[in-house]
Amino acid sequence: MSSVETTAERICYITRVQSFCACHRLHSKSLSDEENKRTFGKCNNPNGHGHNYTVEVTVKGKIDKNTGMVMNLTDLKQIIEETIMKPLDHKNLDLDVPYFANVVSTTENLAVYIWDCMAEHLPPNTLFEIKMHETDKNKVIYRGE
Ligand SMILES: Nc1nc2c(c(=O)[nH]1)N=C([C@H](O)[C@H](O)COP(=O)(O)OP(=O)(O)OP(=O)(O)O)CN2
Ligand SMILES: [Zn+2]
Repeated sequence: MSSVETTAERICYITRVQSFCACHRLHSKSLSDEENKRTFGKCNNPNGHGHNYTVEVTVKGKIDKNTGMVMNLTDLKQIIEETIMKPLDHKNLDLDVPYFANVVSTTENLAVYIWDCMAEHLPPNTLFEIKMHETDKNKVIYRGE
């Protein structure tokens, strides 16, 4: 293969998909009980409710000329296990995850939380996107902006 045809240095996006389950309640401490009910409706029920979330973590980078990889997906799997699965899987987001003590556990905020945790464990500027599937119909994308 000539230097023109080589894949090395080309930018590629790699994604690892992971599912976890967690429960939560949508409730804002900066709103009154009435405002909470009006804003979040059934999702403000004090008993909470659960989701089978799926998260897609996408890393962007150059294909390494020696390894042929942007990064080893097995390493990405390990980082996801530590930073997403251990703190979030089978947890009550509002009670078990300190971040959500004063932050409403919407999927938007969950995507930002996961972004911040993943970014700490990846080389700078390589995390491209966190895509959350809260339900089959509700999706959230965060790209660090
Ligand atoms: N912007 C956001 N809106 C809502 C969020 C959110 O995270 N961000 N979350 C919820 C609830 O958590 C809720 O669980 C979603 O439930 P629901 O609307 O019932 O989900 P579906 O639309 O998939 O269910 P169907 O009834 O089958 O349509 C609400 N809003
Ligand atoms: Zn919910």
